[in-house]
Amino acid sequence: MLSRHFSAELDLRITDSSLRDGSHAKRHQFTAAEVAAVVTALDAAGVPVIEVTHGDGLGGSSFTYGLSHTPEQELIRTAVANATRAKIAFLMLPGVGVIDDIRAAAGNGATVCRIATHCTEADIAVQHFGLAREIGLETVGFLMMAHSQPPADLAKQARIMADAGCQCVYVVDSAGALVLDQVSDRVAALVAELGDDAQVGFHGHENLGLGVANSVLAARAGATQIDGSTRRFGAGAGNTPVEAFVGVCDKLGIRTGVDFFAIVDAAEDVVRPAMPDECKLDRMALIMGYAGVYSSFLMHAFTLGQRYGVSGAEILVKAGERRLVGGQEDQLIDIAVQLAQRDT
Ligand SMILES: CC[C@H](O)CC(=O)C(=O)O
Ligand SMILES: [Mn+2]
Repeated sequence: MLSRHFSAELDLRITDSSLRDGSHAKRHQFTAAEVAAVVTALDAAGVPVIEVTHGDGLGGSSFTYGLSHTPEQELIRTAVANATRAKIAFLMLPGVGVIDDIRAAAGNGATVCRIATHCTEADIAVQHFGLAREIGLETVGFLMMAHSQPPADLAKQARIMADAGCQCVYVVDSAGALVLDQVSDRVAALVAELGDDAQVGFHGHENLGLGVANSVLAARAGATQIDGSTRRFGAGAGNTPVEAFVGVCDKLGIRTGVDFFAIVDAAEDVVRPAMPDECKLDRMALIMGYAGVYSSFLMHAFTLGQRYGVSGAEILVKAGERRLVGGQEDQLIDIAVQLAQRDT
């Protein structure tokens, strides 16, 4: 079992998600050469865990979520081949990917298995944690859209994951909607519930500009694993920028093991060239944070807005009103059609 605290040398462990959450912003078009370059730079900077998968996890390459340029198992193999000390992680959403995808990722050398569910549905991940532990993988659980449930309810879901073999349960602010104390309250509730049974993590998005501040508060509330993406390369306005978070942690005396100057160079010289654009805190991203909308809906809403001649921002507002969760991407089409009909 992982102890609740990380190690004598580190106060917390950073996982870089730019090669998975950033896949949304890149419409899943990563090449093996880009993955090799990014992994090499992050690994050299001391990032301890690097996540590589289609944005929607294993099996995500599809018409619904967006077809990948390169098969994700090939990207995982490439990442493993280029990491000298970083662990390679993968994400999977039960139902999007299947159990055999986990076996394949493990066979390709990934060692951290992250299973994501909507934050009221932890029970659908039970067999996945069981298998992952059985085949020797480290396990992480993602409770997505964590802003939508109160701390006590999230803690009960975290207990389901931990009892199934999950070694670290994340509060996942998929919409970038959580504000300061709302992060601390949720992380503290999970820490109190899980005790020494599992660690607690936090995954932030920048849609209200709070990724770094929220992550510091998560750490202060007892989270020992924190996600970020170098250069904020993630869905919506992106994730907590790893380089800024590392700098802030240095100043606060929180030990991450990542070299600030090396990660700043990696952000500018290696990650930015792999990005189609900066991840911006613009109208659509802000609406997602404000209205509590899943960050990975951004590109879908943008494309549908153009296709149906309606406002992508309005699609997102309606998605917030419907309280849509991940996996309900097809309802964005329904919203776009309704808006187009209203406007004719
Ligand atoms: C589609 C999975 C999703 O992007 C996971 C995640 O990073 C989040 O919920 O923020
Ligand atoms: Mn995310």
